[in-house]
Amino acid sequence: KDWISFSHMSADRSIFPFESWLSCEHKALKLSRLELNDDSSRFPQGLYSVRQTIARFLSVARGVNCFPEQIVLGGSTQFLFYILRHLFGENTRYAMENPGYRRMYESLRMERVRLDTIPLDRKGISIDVLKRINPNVVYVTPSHQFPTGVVMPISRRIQLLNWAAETKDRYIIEDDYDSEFKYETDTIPSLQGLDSYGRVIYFGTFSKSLLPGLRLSYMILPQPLLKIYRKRCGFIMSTCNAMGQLTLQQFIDSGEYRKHIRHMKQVYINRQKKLIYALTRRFGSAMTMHGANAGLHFNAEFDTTRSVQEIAMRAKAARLELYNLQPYCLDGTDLFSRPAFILGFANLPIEKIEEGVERLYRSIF
Ligand SMILES: Cc1ncc(COP(=O)(O)O)c(CN[C@H](CF)CCC(=O)O)c1O
Repeated sequence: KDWISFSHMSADRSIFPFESWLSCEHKALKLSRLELNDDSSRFPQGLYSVRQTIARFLSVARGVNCFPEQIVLGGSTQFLFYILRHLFGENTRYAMENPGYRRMYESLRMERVRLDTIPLDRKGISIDVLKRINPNVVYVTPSHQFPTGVVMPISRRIQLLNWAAETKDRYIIEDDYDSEFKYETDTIPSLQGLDSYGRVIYFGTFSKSLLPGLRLSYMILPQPLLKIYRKRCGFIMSTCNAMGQLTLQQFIDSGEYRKHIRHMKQVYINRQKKLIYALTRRFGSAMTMHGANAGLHFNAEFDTTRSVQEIAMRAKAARLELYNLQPYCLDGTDLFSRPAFILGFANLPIEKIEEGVERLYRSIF
């Protein structure tokens, strides 16, 4: 029998519009030979015309307000973070959500900076603990907290912005990953769009809404940090290839991107509904779900005597790709009282939902 995947890490190839991507690539090759060939293709921040397109798109889709000059394109979110880190002083103190994005946590640890983790409550990062720890820079994922899926309400966003504005050298890194997919709540404006003190550094990526392999991520620097960036990092050449940038630009400017997002949302809302229905019918009250009102995954905790390790082993034996939440509990804390798993549906065809839920059930009970 073939594998069934609850992975949160992949996008669904079957609905990616390869044909229109290909025609955008042809157009880019035909129209942008100049950009591809001369020095501008290696500019540290990425091609200007591509940054204009992204800035325009973000202002409509996320209420982000920025000039193209503030955007820095990069080959991965982590790489951009390494750059950002060098804009701050040596003894800057960092903090991030826990459970949280382990790759960011490891990136920070590798830089040997002062790093604290901050627990979540049902509105997202805990403001009380944030005030007690009092870092300079805090990393949050407000659109769809990674990995718990909490959507940070507007009230908590305002509290966070007020905290940052209280004193100088305080910044918020807003990782707006997964923000394209909102289901119940309509799109809440980004922190960056609400920020009137220039304290939010906005991170975005095309890994979820397009293809992880495109390796095109970006950060938006507030003016004061942009000046420091140009002084300290202006010599670092761009790390994302111009061909990918120019194809993306065609894809967005032609309206194909907006069409693709709309189509993905319909497909995913439908899949998520069917998956939740099948899970609820099979597990009933033995399962508690969290974070299902946005994004391409949610979490579920199960009332079972089996250990996470045992369940993971059985799932593998049943050819079920399943990730549990322990790796995202940073600082070695185990924040889940019962076995908790990420249930991603970006790569779970409708016709495999029943069988997938059945394999999950047999792995857990
Ligand atoms: C919170 C968060 N912010 C950004 C990215 C995007 O990074 P990049 O492709 O380099 O732009 C991810 C990517 N998440 C991966 C797939 F979902 C890996 C998940 C895992 O590490 O478990 C992410 O979780």
